[in-house]
Amino acid sequence: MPSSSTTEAQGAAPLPVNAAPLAVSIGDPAGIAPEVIAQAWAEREAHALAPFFAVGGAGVLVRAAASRGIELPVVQISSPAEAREAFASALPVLGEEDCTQTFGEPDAQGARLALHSLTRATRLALSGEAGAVVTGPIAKARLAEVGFTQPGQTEFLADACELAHDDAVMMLAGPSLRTVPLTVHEPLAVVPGLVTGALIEHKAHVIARALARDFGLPEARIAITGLNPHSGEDGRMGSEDRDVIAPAIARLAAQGLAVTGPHPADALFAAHERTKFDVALCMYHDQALIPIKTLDFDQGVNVTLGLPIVRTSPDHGTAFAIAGKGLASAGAMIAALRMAGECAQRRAMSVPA
Ligand SMILES: NC(=O)c1ccc[n+]([C@@H]2O[C@H](COP(=O)([O-])OP(=O)(O)OC[C@H]3O[C@@H](n4cnc5c(N)ncnc54)[C@H](O)[C@@H]3O)[C@@H](O)[C@H]2O)c1
Ligand SMILES: N[C@H](C(=O)O)[C@H](O)COP(=O)(O)O
Repeated sequence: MPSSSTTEAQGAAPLPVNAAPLAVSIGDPAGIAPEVIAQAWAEREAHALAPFFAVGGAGVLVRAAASRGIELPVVQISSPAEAREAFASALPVLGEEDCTQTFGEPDAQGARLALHSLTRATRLALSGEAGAVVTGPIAKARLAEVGFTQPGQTEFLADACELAHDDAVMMLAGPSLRTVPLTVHEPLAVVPGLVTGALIEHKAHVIARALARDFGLPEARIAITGLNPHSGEDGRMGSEDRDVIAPAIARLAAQGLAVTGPHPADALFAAHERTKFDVALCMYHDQALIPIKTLDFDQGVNVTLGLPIVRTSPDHGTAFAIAGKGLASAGAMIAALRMAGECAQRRAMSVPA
């Protein structure tokens, strides 16, 4: 179980009154994002959520809410500054961009609205008018059809922040576990060639800085997995663990980071092992995401480390098959909103007066 984290509310200081509201991008209108955003607003008091506003999609949100039996009051705002007052009685929506949607049937108009919403929400976070951006799930393939060129929203945010893609580090965080994929949306066949000492060291430093800044972990314990079964078994099952990963870990330790490994990934996520680290840096997407989506799917948050802005997302996707059927859990969206509010609070309170 990770030690202190922003999801622990003990003693959380009240949000500074001047904290900017959170900007929420509505994701693919045909997926479950609009309905779980609506559900989160309906449960805002129960979860002490910071004020947030949606960017576009007022009609999409109202119809998605209705599919769950929620009569969602929305109010158009002309600037994020109006969101705090409106939030108590309605979901604030900035911008009149909208579209019709057929649940489970993504289309180009919906993808264009999702991209507009993401783009404007990100700009508002960069300008400081929004305290964070919380992104609704998109379908990457659908957005690619309307000009989205990045592998995912993480890389989109890196570009928006004028950072290299490797500087924006994806972390999945839940009550049981935090994991980071070293390589992300890459075909498995190319992963061994991408596992380099330089990338391991770079991402380990981004992780250490971010956990200190945003999660109250000044000396985060970073467990680094092996690539091969049993971490290569001394080279008998692959050499990357011995020849690439272990030397990188030694260099990181010499630089003062609290790193261990290479750990055999099959045993690392057992309950008794999870108490020994704060975050696991894993070699590829599914090595990192399978354990956390198995343990914490309905509370998992995808948070991008290394950005000048706060960005979170629920750990799930568009779930087209269940959109509009009242079956989607809003837990991960609520967790993403809560974590964004807490991280934004830490940053707002750490800014020199
Ligand atoms: N945060 C994101 O933007 C994000 C995350 C993952 C996947 N995606 C995208 O979403 C699309 C579908 O991806 P996928 O099918 O691999 O993953 P998914 O998370 O959409 O669905 C996986 C399974 O979990 C179920 N599920 C998902 N969210 C749920 C919820 N809140 N409550 C109950 N059940 C839920 C789905 O019905 C499905 O059976 C793809 O285009 C993918 O790229 C986006
Ligand atoms: N890899 C993420 C997951 O499976 O949860 C998901 O694709 C979101 O990635 P972006 O936030 O980069 O779109």
